[in-house]
Order: sequence, then C-alpha cells, then structure tokens
Amino acid sequence: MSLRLENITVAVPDGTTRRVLLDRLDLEVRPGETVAVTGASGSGKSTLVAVAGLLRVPDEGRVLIGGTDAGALKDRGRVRLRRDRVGIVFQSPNLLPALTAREQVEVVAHVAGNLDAAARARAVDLLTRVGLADRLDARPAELSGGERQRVGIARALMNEPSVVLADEPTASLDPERGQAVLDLLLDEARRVGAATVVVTHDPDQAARADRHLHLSQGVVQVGSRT
Ligand SMILES: Nc1ncnc2c1ncn2[C@@H]1O[C@H](COP(=O)(O)OP(=O)(O)OP(=O)(O)O)[C@@H](O)[C@H]1O
Repeated sequence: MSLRLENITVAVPDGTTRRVLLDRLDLEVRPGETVAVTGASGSGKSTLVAVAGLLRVPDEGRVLIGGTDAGALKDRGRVRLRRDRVGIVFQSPNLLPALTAREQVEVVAHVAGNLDAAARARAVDLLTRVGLADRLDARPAELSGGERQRVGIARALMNEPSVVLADEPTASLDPERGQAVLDLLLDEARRVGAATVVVTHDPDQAARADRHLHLSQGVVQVGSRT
C-alpha cells in the first residue's frame, strides 16, 4: 500500500500571526519504496512524521494510506488504521522496562487482540532477523542502545505495516551502529513492501534510501532519486 500526503498544511499560532510548519506539502511513497527526509532543526521533519503517522491532524490536506483517506474517518477509525497499517520507529524506542525483548514485540499483537501462536512465532522471527535471536529473554536494562533500537524496529514491523515511519531512528547510536541499524530498517521495510519514510540529518544515511527529500521551512526543497 502506498502513503500519500496531499497538499498538507500545518500551522500554529505565533503571537498575532501564525507560523506555518508544513506548507502545502505533497508526497507519495510507493509500496516498498524508501524515502529519506533531511532538513535543519525546526524545518518540519517531525511534524511530517506525526501527520503521516496519523498522530497529528493537518490543518489542510489529506493523508491517504492504501487509498484510505484518514481525514474522512472518525477518531476510532483513525486509531485503528494507525494500529493496523502503520509502524513507527522512534528516536528512542521507549521500551517497557519489565518486558523481555520478545514481549516488547508481542505486545503489538496483544493490543490488536491477536496474540496467538502465529504472532508469537512472528515476533521471534522478526527479532531473529534483526540479530537478536539470542537476546529474546533480555530486558531493556540488559540490552545495548543498538540492541534496544533493533527491538524497536522489530516492534514497528510486527503488525505487518503498509507504512513505516522512522524519526531519527539512529540518533542515539554511534555512526557505525547507526548505519547498521538504518540498513536493517531499510532492508526489512523493502522486504515487507512498506512505504517508508526515514528522517535523518545524516546525508550519508539519506543516500541509502531510494529517494531523498530536503525540507526547509515546511517546504520540499530538493527531491532526488539516489
Ligand atoms: N504544537 C506546536 N506549537 C508551536 N510550535 C510547534 C508545535 N509543534 C512544532 N512546533 C515548532 O515547529 C517547528 C518544526 O518542528 P519539527 O519538530 O517538525 O521540526 P524538526 O525538523 O523535526 O526539528 P528537529 O530536527 O529539531 O527535530 C519547530 O520550530 C517547533 O518548535
């Protein structure tokens, strides 16, 4: 399924005027395609992820996930669309301290009400793919930063998302580990055919994606195919 942002505008009050964070932004990401988004601090990257991930309703424009217009849904429908179709990798994975790596991933199926044997097997398979087969029963305190981020990637892929969004997923890692984690995320997203957007401020990382957008003051400045 594709992700489509059409004519997205987000603005916030700023004294007596309003400040535009995203300015009539259009973006289409095809299934299996990976798009990197770069831009200076404050250029609107996180806002873009929040809108695409249905966490923030734009002031204008439409977000379509697999052709479904999120804005046409009621709150519950939008929450369900996000839960079923979107996987988000955060800058810091915010794992639950009491849960093992396996349980962190299983929770996604639990919340969706379908934690059965197949889901449990899928959680183990995803953790194996991200290189944590021997760390299934480790809790966050026993994992390194890179390992925790890899749990976050497995968790984001657990619901077989059509859309994967990652907001600076490697910011807390050293460059080498960051590159490895990003490659893993891009590989897995391509493997499952998800339309993927990764925010990064590292141009080398951006070059690993199929396409690279540069945001400046809420407007796409450069759209290049890498
Ligand atoms: N609800 C809000 N009210 C007021 N200002 C906001 C709000 N949300 C975001 N902003 C501002 O909008 C601008 C864009 O924010 P955003 O987080 O999208 O930028 P960013 O490109 O992700 O920056 P960074 O690289 O620093 O994370 C920032 O200046 C931020 O302070």
